[in-house]
Amino acid sequence: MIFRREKAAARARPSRNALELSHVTYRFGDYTAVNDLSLVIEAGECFGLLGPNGAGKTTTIRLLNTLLPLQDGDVGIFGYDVRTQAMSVRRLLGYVPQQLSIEGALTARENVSWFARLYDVPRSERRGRVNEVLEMVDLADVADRVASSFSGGMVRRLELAQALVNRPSLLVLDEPTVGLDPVARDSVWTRVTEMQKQYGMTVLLTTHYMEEAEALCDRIALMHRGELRAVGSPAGLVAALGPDATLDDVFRHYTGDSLTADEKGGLRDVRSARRTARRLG
Ligand SMILES: Nc1ncnc2c1ncn2[C@@H]1O[C@H](COP(=O)(O)OP(=O)(O)OP(=O)(O)O)[C@@H](O)[C@H]1O
Repeated sequence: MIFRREKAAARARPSRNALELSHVTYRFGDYTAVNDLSLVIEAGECFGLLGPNGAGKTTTIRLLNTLLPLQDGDVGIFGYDVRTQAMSVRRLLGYVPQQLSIEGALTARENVSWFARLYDVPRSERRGRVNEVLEMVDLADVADRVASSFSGGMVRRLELAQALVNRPSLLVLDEPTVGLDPVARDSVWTRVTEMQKQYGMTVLLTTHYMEEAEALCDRIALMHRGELRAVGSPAGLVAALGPDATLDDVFRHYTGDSLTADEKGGLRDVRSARRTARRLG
C-alpha cells in the first residue's frame, strides 16, 4: 500500500533533478557553516561531496535530509520542497550517517526490520524486503547473528541495508567507508555500485578518500569553508589542472589543503572506531 503510494509519488515528482540546492546558507550562531551554496544533482548520478574537515559537508547533508531546518535558500528533492514537503522528501531518502546507526544487541535481521517498521514498510512486505536487502549487502548468511559480533565492514553494510529497506530514490552516504580497511572499503563500494545499477538510484556521498570519489562518482563538488569551490567529473577537474595533475592536486588547488587517506584518516578514524566499539559493547 505504502509502496504503491511511493510509486504514485514518484510518478508525480515535480522535477527530474534529484537535488536542487539554491543559495543555501546555514549559520551556527555567528559561524557560517554553509555559505550561499547552489548545486544541482541529476537523477541517476553518483555525486561526491568532498572537502577538508569542517568544510560544511555534513551540515549540507543534514539540511537536505530535513535533520536541520533551512535558514536561507531553498532545497528541492525530486522537486519536493524540503521546507514545506518534508514527509514526501523523507519517503524518497535513504541515509547512512557518519555515526553508528545500528544496535549492537540486536541481530542483523532485527536491525533492518526495525528500520522497515520506522519507514512504514507494509507488514506483508516486510519480511521479503528485509531478506532482499540483507542479500544485497551479502549478510543473508549471518542475518541472525547479533551485530556486536560484526566487523567494521559488516556493520557498514548492515547500515546500507537499513537505508535501502524503503527503496530510496536518493541514497545519502556520509563518509561510508571511513575507518574501514581497503578490503572492507572495496566491498562497500561494490555494493553501492551494484545497487545503483540495479535500481537506478541517485547516490550522494561525502568522502575523504580521493580514490573513492574517483572510483564511484560521476561528478564531484569540492567544498571549503562552507563554499562550493569547483564542480565537475573527476577526470574533467584533473584535466583542467594540467596533464600531470592528480585528484589530490585538484583538492589542494581548490582548498589549499591536501587530502590523503593517511593524513585525514588518523585521529578521526581512531575516535570513530573507538566510539563504534564502545557502542557495540
Ligand atoms: N552543532 C554545531 N554547533 C556549532 N558548530 C557546528 C555544529 N555542527 C557543525 N559545526 C561547525 O560547522 C562547520 C562545518 O561542519 P560539518 O560537520 O558540516 O563539516 P564537514 O565538512 O562535514 O566536516 P567533517 O569532514 O569533519 O565531518 C565546522 O566548523 C563545525 O565545527
